[in-house]
Amino acid sequence: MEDCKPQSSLSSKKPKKINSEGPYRLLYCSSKGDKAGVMQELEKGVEPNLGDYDKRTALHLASCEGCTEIVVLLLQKGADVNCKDRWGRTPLSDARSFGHGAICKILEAKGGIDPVGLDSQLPCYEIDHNEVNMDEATLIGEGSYGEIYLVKWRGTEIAAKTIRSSIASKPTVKTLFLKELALWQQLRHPNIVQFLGVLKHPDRLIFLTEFLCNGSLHDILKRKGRLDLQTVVHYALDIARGMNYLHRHKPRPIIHRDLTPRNVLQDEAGRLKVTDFGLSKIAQQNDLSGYKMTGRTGSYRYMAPEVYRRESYGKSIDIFSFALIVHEMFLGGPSNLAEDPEQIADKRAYEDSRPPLYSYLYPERIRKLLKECWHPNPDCRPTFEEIILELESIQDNFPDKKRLGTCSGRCVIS
Ligand SMILES: Nc1ncnc2c1ncn2[C@@H]1O[C@H](COP(=O)(O)OP(=O)(O)OP(=O)(O)O)[C@@H](O)[C@H]1O
Repeated sequence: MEDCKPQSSLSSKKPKKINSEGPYRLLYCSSKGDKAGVMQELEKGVEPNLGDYDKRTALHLASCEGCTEIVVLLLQKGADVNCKDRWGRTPLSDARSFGHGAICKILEAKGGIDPVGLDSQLPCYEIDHNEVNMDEATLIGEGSYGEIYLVKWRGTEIAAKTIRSSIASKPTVKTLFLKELALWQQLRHPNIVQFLGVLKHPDRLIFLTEFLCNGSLHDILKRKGRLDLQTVVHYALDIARGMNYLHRHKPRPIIHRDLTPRNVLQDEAGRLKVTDFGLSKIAQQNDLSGYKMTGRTGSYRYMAPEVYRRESYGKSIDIFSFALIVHEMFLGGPSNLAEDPEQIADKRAYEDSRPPLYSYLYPERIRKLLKECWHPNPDCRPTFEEIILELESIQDNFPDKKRLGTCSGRCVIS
């Protein structure tokens, strides 16, 4: 799912220091994008598949560093497109991890595979369509990809998400969807909506997840309005824990890309769970090739500035969206409902505009946390791990249960 800027968890795969002398100069020049140097070494007779201590070849390094010309040159000179390093990674694994789309295409065209990444995923678990009677399904919601129905499967109420035929009929889009779903099916966490499988249906794409009877956080805020501090912190911790699980996914972090109150659902025990991660990327990719998704404007409200400006981005775009969701929980809904969401995103991206943090509503530590989370510089935003620690510390300062009943959103926290 990761297709953006390099993530630190992978930087260990890059040799820290490459010997710039002797045959290893080929590796050094490849990692630096030094085409003349690479040519010289190959002309000297250095073997194009020479590997370092970790079996990292020149092609691994050029793919990892985004040196397209070097990749082309090395392939021309006989570099093995599927050479594996000590971790079983191929050049395509590296190009994908570091978000070099053009290089991925070149490697794929030469038969490159990614044994540790997308290519390694098991196909989606398929559920026979006779097991779910779609004729008796109850419509519970509609999103940009299709409708959501409440259905029964093996005696249990579950949710069936139908993907519009305008999307599912495009083979490439369908393949992308199935890849995302195959990744989702590997995930297990109390704060992540459980994926159950894909309905084996001759001409429709329908997938099944657990059913969360309290609906989305968007619905909850509409029903309840402002939430008190304890509830906000409790909900924020649920979301942060689910998101931290996604961001710490191995071998690559999973970026949600569309974290909004509509994509956070609540079960009957009151626990919040995150859903629909990664699927928005499919919408974005198809927008680029002329395919227009409908109804996506709501997400502008939670969009990180760097995404709006179409810059490279990383996990911290989800931290930005998280801050806006937490902000909304104190307010009972978005602060600027009357304003066009795209204009809001524009002002956030180009004028550093942020929603107001009234001192009578937002305790000081929450104000500080939100400011950090929606910091204009993505590198200055905290991680979900740090956010969880801060929220737990805020929670530790709550009055005991006896006093909790009388405590309003203006609970004092240091
Ligand atoms: N697993 C589920 N259990 C219960 N209700 C659900 C479930 N999934 C979705 N819903 C309900 O259906 C609504 C529509 O969901 P859906 O995920 O299709 O669209 P969305 O999140 O509103 O928009 P988008 O598709 O753009 O992300 C949700 O807001 C929620 O109320």
